Amino acid sequence: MTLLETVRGPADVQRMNYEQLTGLAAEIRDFLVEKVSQAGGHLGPNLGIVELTLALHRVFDSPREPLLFDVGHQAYVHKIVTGRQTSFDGLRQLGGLSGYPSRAENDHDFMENSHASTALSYADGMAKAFQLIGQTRHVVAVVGDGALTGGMCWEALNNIAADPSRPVVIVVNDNGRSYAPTFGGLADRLAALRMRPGYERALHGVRRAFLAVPWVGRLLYGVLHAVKRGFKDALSPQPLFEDLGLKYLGPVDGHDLPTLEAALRRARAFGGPVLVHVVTCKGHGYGPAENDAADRMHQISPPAVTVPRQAEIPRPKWTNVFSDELVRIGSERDEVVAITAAMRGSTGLDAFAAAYPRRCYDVGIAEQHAMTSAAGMAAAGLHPVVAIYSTFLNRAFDQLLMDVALHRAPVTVVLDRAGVTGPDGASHHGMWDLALLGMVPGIRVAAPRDEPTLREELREALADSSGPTALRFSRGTVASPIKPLCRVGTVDVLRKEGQRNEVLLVGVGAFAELAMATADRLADQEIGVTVVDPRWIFPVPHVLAGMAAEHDLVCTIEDAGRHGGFGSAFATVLRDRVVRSPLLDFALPQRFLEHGSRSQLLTLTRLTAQDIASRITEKVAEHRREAEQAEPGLRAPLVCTEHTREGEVECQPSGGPTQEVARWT
Ligand SMILES: Cc1ncc(C[n+]2csc(CCOP(=O)(O)OP(=O)(O)O)c2C)c(N)n1
Ligand SMILES: CC(=O)[C@@H](O)[C@H](O)COP(=O)(O)O
Ligand SMILES: [Mg+2]
Repeated sequence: MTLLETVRGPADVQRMNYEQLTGLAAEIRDFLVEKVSQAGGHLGPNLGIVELTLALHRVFDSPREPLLFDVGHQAYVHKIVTGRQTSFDGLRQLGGLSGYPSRAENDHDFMENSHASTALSYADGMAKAFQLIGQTRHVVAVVGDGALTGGMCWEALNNIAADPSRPVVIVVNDNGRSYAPTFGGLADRLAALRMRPGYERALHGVRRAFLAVPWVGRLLYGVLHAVKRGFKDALSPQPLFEDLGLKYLGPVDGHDLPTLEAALRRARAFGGPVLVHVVTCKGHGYGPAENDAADRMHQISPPAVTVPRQAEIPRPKWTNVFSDELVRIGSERDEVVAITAAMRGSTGLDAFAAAYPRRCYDVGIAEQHAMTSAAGMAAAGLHPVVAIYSTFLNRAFDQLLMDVALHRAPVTVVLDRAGVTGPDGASHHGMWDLALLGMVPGIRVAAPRDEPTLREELREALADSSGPTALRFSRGTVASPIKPLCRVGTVDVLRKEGQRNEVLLVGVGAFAELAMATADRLADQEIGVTVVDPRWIFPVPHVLAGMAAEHDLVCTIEDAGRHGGFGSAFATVLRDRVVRSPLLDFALPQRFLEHGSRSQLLTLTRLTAQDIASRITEKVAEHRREAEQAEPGLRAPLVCTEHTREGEVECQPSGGPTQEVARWT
């Protein structure tokens, strides 16, 4: 039986000696490489935190003393130690082990949110609660050097340092990297401290030597301890944290178990807020990860499942199309600059940075700062592109609203990973951006459906200097290109057939492809269907209301949360204009969606051509029955309201929908 197989919980790790622990660490690394290479996931971060996680579970009494992992992508070893190693074959798969802590999985897990820089605030809150209810319990927060560049961390540190009686143990897991090397002055300071990992080892060795001397040893050590300050300052000046009122321990070699454990025991014994600066190597112990210059195998994909298909033209990723077009635009316009929040590679800015190194800014994991800094750049004459994942827009909403939009700053926000992302689960699906963007006065939002429209709409956004613009697109490969029949205003008509205008299908972004597949099924049932792609979805194009007035039923399909999505915005427009065609809005249910593959989750949420078509068919049949019984009446008058940046402006009726139809058929 291997050492790993004997691990059912922290107690098994606590019983081991250092020789066994060294063997266990090696087995865990082999296990991680095997399982994560198969399932996909965060290999580098977890290879780097093996010894630290073992030491944490030996020194602290989890779950009574909670261990919190910032972001949580580095909690695989924690999951192994807490009895879940047999579940790793289902890692990040639907119904399988989450790639982040999960309270449903285990009592040792607390924080499920994978948005960075939250663990210290969580720890502060728990520590205050324990203090209030009179429980002396340590709270341990493991925060990476990247997460430490997030503003919330410093808000939390300010609070944690405020009360010397609360035993919060902050473990900075400093591997010098986010994806790429961590950016900023703080990172540079940590790097300077990191250069001295010998301090704790030297201290640990000196202490052991003195305490080994009978009688006088302890006395002598006490004397040395009194002069340690000078000794320590000489080796590793750490005013960075001690000036905040935090006890600083370190830097400690995060792969040297005995030293690491000794430092953590000192931290535990301290009894107040203490920061342990642990130096680790992302990808430690696995050559391909250690030598991966890009991101130390921060995250790897599962092996591609090759399904034999007729020769399909390989299509690029949305991110790569964005990257390519931005570089082209950058060559034409010097004032276009780009900002990333520590994700330059995965948001497609590497090529732009290579081409224009002085025009690409990494701000660390600091989306709020990115947005307001962009507003500053715009105020000084630049046109910044803020490239972030859709789900992380949540972080920067107030900055977008009040620092960008209030000033009508020409900032373009490019939201990658919009809609269902998949294996990263609830806090990574990009399902809130439309509800947020729909609230921002004066912003124009585009949702490209394919490569040509992404290139076109990115150019249109960057050409607009009258206010903020945003683009959103999915994770993964671009949808198949769909050539429009015609363009009415900014709206592309993709399909129009059938004698009667029974159904208007509005496909948002990549879901234009899904709308076309749905139309195929409706046409098979001789239902007259028109498919359109709004392209610019906010403000809702006014021509869509004219089209809606001409159809018996209006349907919107979007890869976004239903609440506040495009469908609900369009329903408001139809109400304003007294267009009585009923509207069905197909969108993601407003709940936290689990992890799984994108296609599995779209099936689970019934966002498939089959599900949508069958729901529409029911509604059309219902409408036909009602129409047969109803008196032939006039269609409701169309009241035109132009939705512009200034808000809603009444405009002259365009002679009613008939002319509109004539114009756009
Ligand atoms: C608010 C937010 N922005 C971006 C991300 C994407 N992200 C996930 S992990 C990571 C890097 C984390 O670096 P660090 O905290 O140093 O942890 P390490 O991977 O080095 O262990 C980033 C940027 C995120 N999870 N949350
Ligand atoms: C934790 C982390 O790194 C996430 O930001 C996520 O894993 C990104 O995944 P993708 O870049 O594959 O969408
Ligand atoms: Mg790091």
